[in-house]
Amino acid sequence: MSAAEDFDCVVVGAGVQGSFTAHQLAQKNQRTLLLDQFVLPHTRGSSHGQTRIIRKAYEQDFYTHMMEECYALWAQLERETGVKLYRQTGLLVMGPEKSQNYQLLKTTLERNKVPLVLLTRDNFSQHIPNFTLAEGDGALVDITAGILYADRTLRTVQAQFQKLGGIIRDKEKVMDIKPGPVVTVSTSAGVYRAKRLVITAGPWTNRLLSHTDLQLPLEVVKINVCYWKEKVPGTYSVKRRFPCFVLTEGEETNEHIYGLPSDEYPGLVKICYHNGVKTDPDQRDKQTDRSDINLLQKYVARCVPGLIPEPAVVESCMYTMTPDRHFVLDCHPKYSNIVIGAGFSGHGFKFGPIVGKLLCELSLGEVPSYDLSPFRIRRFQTKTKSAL
Ligand SMILES: Cc1cc2nc3c(=O)[nH]c(=O)nc-3n(C[C@H](O)[C@H](O)[C@H](O)COP(=O)(O)OP(=O)(O)OC[C@H]3O[C@@H](n4cnc5c(N)ncnc54)[C@H](O)[C@@H]3O)c2cc1C
Ligand SMILES: O=C(O)[C@@H]1CCCC=N1
Repeated sequence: MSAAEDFDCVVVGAGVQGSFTAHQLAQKNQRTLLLDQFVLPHTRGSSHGQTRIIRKAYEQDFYTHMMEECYALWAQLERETGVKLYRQTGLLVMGPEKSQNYQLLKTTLERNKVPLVLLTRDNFSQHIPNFTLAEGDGALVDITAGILYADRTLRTVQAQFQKLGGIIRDKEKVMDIKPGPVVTVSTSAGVYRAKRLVITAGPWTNRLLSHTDLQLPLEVVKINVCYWKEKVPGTYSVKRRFPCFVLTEGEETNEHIYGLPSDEYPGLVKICYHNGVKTDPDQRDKQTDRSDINLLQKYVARCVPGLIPEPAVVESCMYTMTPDRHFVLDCHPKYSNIVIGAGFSGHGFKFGPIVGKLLCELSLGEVPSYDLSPFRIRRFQTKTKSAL
């Protein structure tokens, strides 16, 4: 049997969060190994696909504050690599004018002086043609919001990591973790020893954590990623400056519905429901529930009249939800050299650069740049497995 290889840090999971974390660690001269169970790139986790929304419109100040720096980090990565990762489109936010969710989004934006346009019922269709604003709904546009190119981001960050000497090994599934002052990580292909371990395993996080006597209250759900065909090509296209949008709640549901202008697949608009049905991440394709699609069809027919109200393409993705929908960014409660980034609850992509920075800080024992109390494990009353 060959001897274990030594690293300063091993990062498990090369989705958006693990890739940005590994890049940060390599920037800090840490000899870093980034592992993924699948051949990269792959479409079986949460970070694949071409687009994601970036926005400052949040209900909580702490996310809006983090996004200030995060926009700058996205721009810095674009500058350093010459790759376009962000396109400004604005985000149309709609919801019952008097509802708590809509009011929280609006007041957070106003309080933080984020550039926005408040729309009225009278000028709505002039700004947002071919779209219906429901009776009683308010509408505003978060001007700086837009699209992030997701697959392109992963390729770019991983290449930057490798340029700094970082090592990526794909098709290597982590099978066992032995915690200790030096962590031993056994994969399907080798054994590694590292001073520090970062677990960014998306929907598989609890599988990995079971080797460390910890389970988090995470629920993995399958998302049907629906694309809807324009009746007249170009009606809702990014080129015609149609914005991304989010409806906080509506006639069909109390959950968010969100969409992105036609861009990656010409003539197709991406509109999804911000929740799904529980799945085992290894059995994702066996989860065939379509209740979200039925609900979206009603919404599209009612509010987006320029689309055929039946999805033309349905792809699959997964969210890893926490009970409060805030992330987990913390050290393992028993092993301070194991750091966990998980539970991104369907809204973590835009934070990739800042999550990478924070997980790197935690891993190196530095003071985190932000107050991490909303993201700490202790908010869950979690017990280690041995104490259950
Ligand atoms: C349909 C959809 C739309 C979204 N829209 C937005 C949006 O508009 N804006 C936004 O900000 N966010 C959005 N998100 C959320 C965002 O994409 C996720 O929060 C983010 O991708 C999570 O990344 P991750 O790195 O934690 O997980 P993942 O991308 O799943 O990465 C985890 C990786 O770990 C690997 N792994 C797991 N177990 C092992 C093991 N044992 N050994 C080795 N490797 C392992 C997996 O193979 C995987 O590659 C969306 C998500 C989905 C699904
Ligand atoms: O994070 C995002 O911006 C998207 C859209 C709103 C719901 C979740 N994901």
